[in-house]
Amino acid sequence: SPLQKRNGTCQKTKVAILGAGTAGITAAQALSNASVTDFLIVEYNSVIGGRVAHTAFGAKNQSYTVELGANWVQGTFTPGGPVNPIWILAELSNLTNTYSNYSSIETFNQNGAVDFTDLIDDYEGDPYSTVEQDAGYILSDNLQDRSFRSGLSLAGWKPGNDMEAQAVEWWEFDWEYGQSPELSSQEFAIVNYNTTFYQYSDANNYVFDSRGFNAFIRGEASTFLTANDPRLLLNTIVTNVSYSDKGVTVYNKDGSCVEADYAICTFSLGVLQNDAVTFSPAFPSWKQMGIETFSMATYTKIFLQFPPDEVFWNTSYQFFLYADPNERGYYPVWQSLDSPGFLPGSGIIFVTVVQDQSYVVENQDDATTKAQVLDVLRDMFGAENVPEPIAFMYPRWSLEPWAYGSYSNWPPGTSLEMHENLRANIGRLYFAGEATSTEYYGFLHGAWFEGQAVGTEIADCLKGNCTGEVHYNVLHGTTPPREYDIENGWDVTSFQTNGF
Ligand SMILES: Cc1cc2nc3c(=O)[nH]c(=O)nc-3n(C[C@H](O)[C@H](O)[C@H](O)COP(=O)(O)OP(=O)(O)OC[C@H]3O[C@@H](n4cnc5c(N)ncnc54)[C@H](O)[C@@H]3O)c2cc1C
Repeated sequence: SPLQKRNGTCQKTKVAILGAGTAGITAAQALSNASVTDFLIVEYNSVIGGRVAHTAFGAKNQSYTVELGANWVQGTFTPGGPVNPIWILAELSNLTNTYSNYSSIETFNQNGAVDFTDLIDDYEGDPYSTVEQDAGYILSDNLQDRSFRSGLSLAGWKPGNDMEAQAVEWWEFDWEYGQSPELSSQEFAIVNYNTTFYQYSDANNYVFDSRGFNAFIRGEASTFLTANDPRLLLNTIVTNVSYSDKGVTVYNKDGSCVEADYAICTFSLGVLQNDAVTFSPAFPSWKQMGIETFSMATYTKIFLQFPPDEVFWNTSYQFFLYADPNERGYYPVWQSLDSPGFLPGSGIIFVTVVQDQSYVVENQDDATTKAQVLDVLRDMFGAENVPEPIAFMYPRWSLEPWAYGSYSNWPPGTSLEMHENLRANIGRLYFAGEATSTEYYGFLHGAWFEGQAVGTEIADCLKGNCTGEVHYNVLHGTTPPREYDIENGWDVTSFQTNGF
């Protein structure tokens, strides 16, 4: 076979790390810390960072660095409490950032500014705390999980066709999870929120550094990789991974290959779901089920720059929430970068869509999207006030062959055991990344913790202490509370009050 033919020329290493995003670089660091220096990192792109990616944006001589992917350190620290590892790295790299003030928000419908911020208070009051409490019972009493939508309805939050309430719900939920309450687990959405924001703090700090947010990953890498380190293979696209109990061989598009004792696959859930890389042998059914059960959300930021002297929004606000009369989630959340503490004078504002609207936007051309967002802005701020933008741009995450989406989410009714099947190793092939994080899925710190854990585990394996990770051939509908342990990726209790 062609695979065997190339076999003779493979580069040999102890550990092949597939992907140089947060999880891959952190796994390499964990190996280095354990004195394992014989590894190779294989990366599709020409730079490290993965889904922490930036670009220059703006008209000639008015260009700024904007983040296409991750933008916030979410949950920073509470004095005396645990510190988010991403916050530590952001501080080490001196990343420029500002606290996002979610109360700094002005609300709009198709007729312009109209104050419906009271609905935000309504959502955050009784309904949300009931959903939270019920999620706790689902977990501790081993009950069946359900959709976040059912949880909200049971708690009395029923926006129905009140489009302003729908917009508020989108701001509270979809904007974070990248998917609707219908598509999300009540139990694990609450776990995900609590372990981040109640453990560290409720702060979201927005990073807008001219070097790019991924300077923190480059900073981390520089502690164990030299400039042009031969162990980092950039611009190298993995096409096949052949694995067994004895080792792993990685085949690349350029015909090169890597033969390793162990491999750590950090490809996104989207990459795994889209069969962008083939695995030999095909995954056992427990693993394939784990991969297909979880979902990959898409989150698209659409950037506009206006002539700085013609900025028409009130720059004392950070956020503008738009309730479209017909379509929930239609260009709903706008963020001003031309605001104090961010990039005053930049003329930049951006709007976010997720999921179905992301698919539409990412499949249509820039001109169509630009016309749509300008229509919305003109409804919000008055047609006469909104000039033509001088720059316009957005990434297309659902179409990126090295990501196929933005970050993972848990659908209703799945279980910790099912997630463990997504997470667990098969023979000498291990998995790490945002999606394998049980509690911090979707977050940078989730990717960091998973990289750290698997790197450490493989270093132990190389020293002869190999236990492997559990998986479940037979799944039970729910997961008994006693299994919420480190073996199943459960590091901290989700019942916390630290950050508040
Ligand atoms: C739009 C957006 C907004 C986000 N906002 C936030 C936020 O504000 N805060 C937050 O904490 N998190 C946020 N996230 C999530 C965060 O970016 C991810 O959790 C994290 O970056 C994932 O890291 P990872 O190492 O698991 O995966 P990745 O960063 O995807 O790393 C995997 C690497 O594998 C490489 N790869 C893929 N396929 C191949 C192949 N065939 N061959 C070789 N290499 C390959 C990729 O190029 C990539 O570098 C956001 C993500 C997106 C996309």
